[in-house]
Amino acid sequence: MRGQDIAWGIAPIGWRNDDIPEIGAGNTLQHLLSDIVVAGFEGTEVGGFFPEAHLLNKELQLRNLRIAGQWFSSFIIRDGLDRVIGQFRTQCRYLQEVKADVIVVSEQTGSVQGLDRSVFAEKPEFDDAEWKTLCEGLNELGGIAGEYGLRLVYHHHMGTGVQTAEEIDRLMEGTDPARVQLLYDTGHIFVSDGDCMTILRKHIGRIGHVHFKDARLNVLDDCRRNGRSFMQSFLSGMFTVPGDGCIDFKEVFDFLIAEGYKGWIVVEAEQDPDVAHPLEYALMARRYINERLLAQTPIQT
Ligand SMILES: O=C1C[C@@H](O)[C@H](O)[C@@H](O)C1=O
Ligand SMILES: [Co+2]
Repeated sequence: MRGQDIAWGIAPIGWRNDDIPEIGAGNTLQHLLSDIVVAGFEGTEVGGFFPEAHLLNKELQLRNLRIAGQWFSSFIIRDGLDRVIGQFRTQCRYLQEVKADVIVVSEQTGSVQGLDRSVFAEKPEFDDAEWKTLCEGLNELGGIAGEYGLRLVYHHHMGTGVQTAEEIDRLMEGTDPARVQLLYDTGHIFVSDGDCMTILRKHIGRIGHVHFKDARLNVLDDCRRNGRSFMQSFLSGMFTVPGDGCIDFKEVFDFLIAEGYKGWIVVEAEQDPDVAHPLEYALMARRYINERLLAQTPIQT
């Protein structure tokens, strides 16, 4: 069957958002996990509101769900690796207990991701020494992740020092493929560079995890024109689930399958849950995956 080596997940970010804890605060863990089952996904990623490992495992087992991984904000350049390692090990231990596959790392030194500043114009740029510190630090963290049976996947992200295709190239060149893989996020690279395929083609051998995030072009253009922050942008509806925006996921998915990608593809669409009903959008995403991406024969419209 086409796509048999893919595990489909959906991230909690449509229900609750770690960047703005007050939105969707009424959505409990049990509610989220049950919605994920209803929508037909196999797993999710850990959100900031998730409980201790044994409590989470109980809820997962009851629903036959799995954990793909969890985000880790690193400050290797700002704080130095020694200060990062302690928190990193704590998170790896937790992820090992919940039987995750990856730890998702994003360097947040100088990031405007959570600030009220234009995400389109005010991203940080690392100098040569900072790149060296970052790449060496990530190699170390990748080795540590391996001790816990995890793979380190690096998340390129809007408003950070590793955002553009050029910056992703530099990160890939500077890190050890045995220790650092790439998390390919369609939404972030599309918003940054207006194209999803270049980094996919170039780094397919390094991709260890995938986020499927779609973008609404009219909203994106408006956010860019008005110099919106990252949070203002997603609250305005810049992102949505695959099939509801302008990204051609068929081309992306066909390439991943043709190149033998195996692993998680996690639908990740941050929107305001009071505006975009999380279960409705999860169902929409699953329908699109089944009918447009996994179907062998083209669907007539
Ligand atoms: O993977 C992600 C995790 C979020 O915290 C982040 O802000 C989001 O945009 C994303 O892609
Ligand atoms: Co992502």
